[in-house]
Amino acid sequence: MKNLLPKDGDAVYFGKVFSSEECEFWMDYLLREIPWRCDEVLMFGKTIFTKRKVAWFADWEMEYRYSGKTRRAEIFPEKLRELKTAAEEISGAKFNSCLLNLYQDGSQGMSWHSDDEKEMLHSTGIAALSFGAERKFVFRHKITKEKAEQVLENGSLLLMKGDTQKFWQHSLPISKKINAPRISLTFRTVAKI
Ligand SMILES: O=C(O)CCC(=O)C(=O)O
Ligand SMILES: [Fe+2]
Repeated sequence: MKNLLPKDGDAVYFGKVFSSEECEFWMDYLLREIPWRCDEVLMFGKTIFTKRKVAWFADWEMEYRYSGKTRRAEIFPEKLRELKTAAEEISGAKFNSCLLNLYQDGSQGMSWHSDDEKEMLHSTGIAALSFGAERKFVFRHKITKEKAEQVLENGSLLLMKGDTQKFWQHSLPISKKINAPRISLTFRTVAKI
C-alpha cells in the first residue's frame, strides 16, 4: 500500500486485492451482464459519444452530473454489491454509486480530468477497481505539472482521496500495444439532491 502522490493529495494503491480466479469470474460477469453504452460528454460545447463504454449504478435512482451532463443511475444489481462491499471493506469508506468503464483495447482511454463535480462528496474519496488488461494510470499536478504514474493490475484497487481531485488531474493514456479489454469500477459518494 503506497501513496502515489508526492504532495497535495492521497492516491493509495493497494495492488491486487482479488485472486486470478476471482478476476476471471468478474471480468466474464461484467462483460456479459452490464448494459454497456457509449457515454455522452460535452467537449468544447459539443456533445460527443465516447468510444469507451460506461454504466452507472447507485443505491437509489439518483441523478448526477458528470462531464457537463445530467444522467440517471440505475439501482445496483445485487451481484455487483459484492464488489461495492469489497471496495468499502478494503478502503474503509462507504460509497453510494459507481461509474463503470469498459475499454475494449488500448485504442480507448480517458483524457485528463478531475472528478470534482460539486455533488461529489470528497471526504470518502473514489475507489477504483480494475479488471482485465493492465493499463497505465497517470496523475498530473494542476499547477506544477509534476507527474506520477502506476500500472493498474488485474484485480487491483486504487483509492483517490483528500485533495487529490483539487490539485491533480488523472488520465488513462492510449496504448496501441494493448489489445485486450479492461474494466474499471469507480465507486463514489454523491450528495442526495
Ligand atoms: O478507468 C479508470 O481507471 C479511470 C476512470 C476515471 O478516471 C473515471 O471514471 O473518472
Ligand atoms: Fe476520473
